[in-house]
This record gives sequence, C-alpha cells and structure tokens, in this order.
Amino acid sequence: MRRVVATGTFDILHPGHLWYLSESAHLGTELWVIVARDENVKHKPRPIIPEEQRVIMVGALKGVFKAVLGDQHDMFRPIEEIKPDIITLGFNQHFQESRLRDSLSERGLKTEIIRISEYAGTPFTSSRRIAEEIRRRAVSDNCSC
Ligand SMILES: Cc1cc2nc3c(=O)[nH]c(=O)nc-3n(C[C@H](O)[C@H](O)[C@H](O)COP(=O)(O)O)c2cc1C
Ligand SMILES: Nc1ncnc2c1ncn2[C@@H]1O[C@H](COP(=O)(O)OP(=O)(O)OP(=O)(O)O)[C@@H](O)[C@H]1O
Repeated sequence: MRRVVATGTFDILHPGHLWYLSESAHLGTELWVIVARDENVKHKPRPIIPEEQRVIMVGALKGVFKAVLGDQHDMFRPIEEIKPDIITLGFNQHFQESRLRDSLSERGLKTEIIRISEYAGTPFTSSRRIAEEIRRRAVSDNCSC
C-alpha cells in the first residue's frame, strides 16, 4: 500500500481541486486529504464554507479514501497519525519542499514530497475568483446605471 496525503482549504470546489486530487490519487493506492481548519486560514479571506461542510464535500470526491480536518495547532500531528509515503503540494501552496522534508525527518518520518502542477482548463479554477465573481455580479445586477 502507498499512502498519499493532499492538503488544502477546499472552500468553493472547482476543477483545479479535482485535478490536484486526481493527480495525487494516481501516485498511490490510498488518498487521504487534510482539510485546513477555519481558524488556520489566515493567508487569504476566511472561507465561506465552514470546515465541517468542506470536509464532507472533499471526502465525497472520486479517488479520495478519507478526508479529515487538520489539527488546530500542530500541522504535523495528523501526518504522524496517517504516516503517508507521499505528501503532495499544490502549485500555489507556499511551503518549501526542503524545509518540509527536514521537519518531517526531524519527526522520524520518511515522506516524499511531490509538487502537483496547475490546472487552468476551465474559466474558474480558484475559489477566491469564484467568490469575487459572485460579489461582482451582485453589485452589477443591483446597479441601476
Ligand atoms: C503537510 C501539511 C499538513 C497540514 N496540516 C494541517 C493541519 O493539521 N491543520 C490545518 O489547519 N492546516 C494544515 N495544513 C495547511 C492547509 O491544509 C493548507 O495547505 C494551507 O491552508 C494553505 O493552502 P491553501 O491556500 O491551498 O489552502 C497542512 C499543510 C501541509 C502541507
Ligand atoms: N487551478 C488549480 N490547479 C491545480 N491545483 C489547484 C488549483 N486550485 C487549487 N489547487 C490546489 O488545491 C488545493 C486546495 O486549494 P485551495 O483550497 O487553496 O483552493 P484555491 O482555489 O487555490 O483557493 P484560493 O483561490 O482561495 O486561493 C491546494 O493544494 C491547491 O494548490
């Protein structure tokens, strides 16, 4: 068995998420997904969809063996429990592969880190861009000009 872990917020789902997860799933036999906790998403606007709903949706996607909510304080705790052979990073996840590898080996984990490419095959491949488009239309539809 080759266990793979993918991570992310997965707020408003789109084909970029499906690409990242299917590419991750193909690398092993069991894909686990660690979904970011609401309170840990500080690097962008807070998620629209609450964490308990995000984890249900991700867990129902094809190829996902199990989706779990991440830890609130220590991002390595779920990794220590799952013990993946591979962790995949998305194209825009700001983690340095070498630093992540060092932190994992300090905890006695031998985990391969693989970066997954970007998908841009459809008009909306970013949760933030979908939210912005909804806001833009709400404003323009109410506009009397
Ligand atoms: C190896 C790894 C483990 C992670 N574990 C957690 C965790 O336990 N809890 C959490 O809230 N976020 C965790 N994260 C962070 C998020 O899942 C996500 O990567 C982060 O919010 C930034 O990515 P995004 O902007 O693509 O969502 C982890 C990230 C990585 C790379
Ligand atoms: N277009 C895409 N192509 C490939 N991977 C993607 C794409 N969009 C998101 N991902 C990956 O999916 C995972 C979860 O991403 P995240 O929830 O941050 O979505 P996002 O659409 O990038 O969000 P936002 O637009 O708010 O920054 C991350 O690993 C991210 O790199």
